[in-house]
Amino acid sequence: VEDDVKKALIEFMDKLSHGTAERPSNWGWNMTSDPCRDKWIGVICDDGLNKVKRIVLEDLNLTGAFDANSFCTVKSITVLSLQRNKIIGQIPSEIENCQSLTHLYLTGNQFYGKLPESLSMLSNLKRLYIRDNNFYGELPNLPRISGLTAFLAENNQLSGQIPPFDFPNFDYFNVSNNNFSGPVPDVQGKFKDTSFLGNPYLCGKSLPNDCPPITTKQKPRKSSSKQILVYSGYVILSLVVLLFAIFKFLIKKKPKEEKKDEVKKQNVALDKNSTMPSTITSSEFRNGKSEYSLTSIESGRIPSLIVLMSSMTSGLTFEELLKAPAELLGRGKHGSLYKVMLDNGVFLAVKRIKDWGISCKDFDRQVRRLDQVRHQNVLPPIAFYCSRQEKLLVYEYQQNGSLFKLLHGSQSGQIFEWGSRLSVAASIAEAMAFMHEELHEDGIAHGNLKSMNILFNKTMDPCISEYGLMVVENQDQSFLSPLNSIITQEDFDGAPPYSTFKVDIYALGVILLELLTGKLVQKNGFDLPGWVQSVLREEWTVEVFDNALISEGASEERMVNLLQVALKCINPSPNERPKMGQVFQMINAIKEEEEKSISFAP
Ligand SMILES: Nc1ncnc2c1ncn2[C@@H]1O[C@H](COP(=O)(O)OP(=O)(O)OP(=O)(O)O)[C@@H](O)[C@H]1O
Repeated sequence: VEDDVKKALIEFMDKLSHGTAERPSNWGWNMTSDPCRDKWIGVICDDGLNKVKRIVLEDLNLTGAFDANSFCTVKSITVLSLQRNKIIGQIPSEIENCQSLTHLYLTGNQFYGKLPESLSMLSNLKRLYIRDNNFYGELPNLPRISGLTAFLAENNQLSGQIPPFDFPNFDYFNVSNNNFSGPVPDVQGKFKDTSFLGNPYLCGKSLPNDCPPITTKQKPRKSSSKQILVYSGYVILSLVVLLFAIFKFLIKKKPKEEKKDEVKKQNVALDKNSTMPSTITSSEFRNGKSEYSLTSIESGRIPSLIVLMSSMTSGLTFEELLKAPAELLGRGKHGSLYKVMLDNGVFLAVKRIKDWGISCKDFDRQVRRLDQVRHQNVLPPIAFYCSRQEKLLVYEYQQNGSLFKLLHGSQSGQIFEWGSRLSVAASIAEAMAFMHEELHEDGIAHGNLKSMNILFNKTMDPCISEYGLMVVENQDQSFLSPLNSIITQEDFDGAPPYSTFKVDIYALGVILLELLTGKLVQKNGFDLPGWVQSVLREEWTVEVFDNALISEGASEERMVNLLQVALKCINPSPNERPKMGQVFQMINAIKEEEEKSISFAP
């Protein structure tokens, strides 16, 4: 076997076994022996012992990364199996150069990230097994590979729609236990629903979720618990509407005199343009148009549902929103959040805001202002609704979870390395600095910044959600939970909403602490900023850092630098805290240092 092939293979093995206990000498894989004649472990050659044909390195406890750059220079290899090791990292995009590969088996490792688009350029690939890893995001255009006959991808976090593979050609296909959404493709009778189970947002005949549109009056069926959950959201929303209808009906029934007084009183208290949705009755149609549809914009009144970004929700009405299947995602201090699926397969996150004493006029003004100030790392509202009893904010549903989930979720073993943490911190700080700058005059801060409100979009970039939901104005300071134990009275000195900008800085400091320590902000009496400060007082700085960061070999100096930024942000005295722009500059400088150190690394 030629020297350059040996060299490439050894480089590939060096990266693969990086961090693994010392390689036994009987493995071979060195320049003084021959891969075929000396039978390197895992190497299978042609009969003439001149060409390496297959690499099968299974169950060897390999803990390094897959160096496709070196590996793919060996053009004779058709099979690569690295199953059941502990290989980490992404599939590099250089995999595209492995044009001879027919079988790629990566099952049972710790690969993560998106499958590179270049994987779909492997035109000779027949079998691709990526089960039991941490891959996420949408699939590349794999159906482009015409000879593909097997795809096993169970137990990852892959999302988006399942593309239309050439199922009749397939022997094996399984994508169960992922986050795929939308309809199950037509498998032409080839595969059972077991190939698709465990994808909560996937819909299809034999799955727990039926696909929309839902036909009118269906016979009552036995509901699965999943369906009960989905429809409970719908029932709750409908109940609110029904209650209001009854309320309205009762008001109409009051004697005229009393009604006049009532109207007078209400005119003082109410926003005169605001209306309340109800089941549509004839009195609620003016000039043949529903007051609750977008067409009412023409009438000059504030319509029920105002769509800001029509590309996603073209023609969406309030009734459609109510009718759509909804799943309750959470009930927070500010209200409830529902995941809603529209007929066109688009998923929305609808926030029903609780107890916000802002008038519809101000709410309208605030949301429209937020819509004008766009930053790529801030999730814009795409529609909103306001009545006296109800305020809704509609966002695009982000399927890749939150920073909170990534740091503390059940997907243990999911790698979130130092470089990525630093980049997330810099992106959030940059976006917050931009928003603070643009919205300072309007007095609109975030008001509820926390790792649960940092969502990952399709490209896994962090996006800040719920910017501007400053329910602080109702003076309910408990909204700061889980920060309330450490926010001082001084935070509320000076007129809100300006103090909220300082609260945002504090909140960003807490997020930095979460990134550095990997610990929850509060749990069973534990409070993160207090704990960090007590450890620092004992001068055990390194003790605060997440073990995963230490074992990864993250730079202690840069972790300490970021910790210092965090401490400045959580200064008990709000006026001593840096401005968001300064916080961004400091974090960015650390990030640049990190990048420089990587590019100069040997
Ligand atoms: N647009 C979205 N897409 C996907 N998930 C979301 C979206 N917005 C929020 N979530 C997630 O839904 C869950 C519930 O969110 P919710 O806003 O109700 O919680 P919360 O922030 O604790 O509430 P509150 O802001 O009222 O205190 C959280 O895990 C959050 O990460």
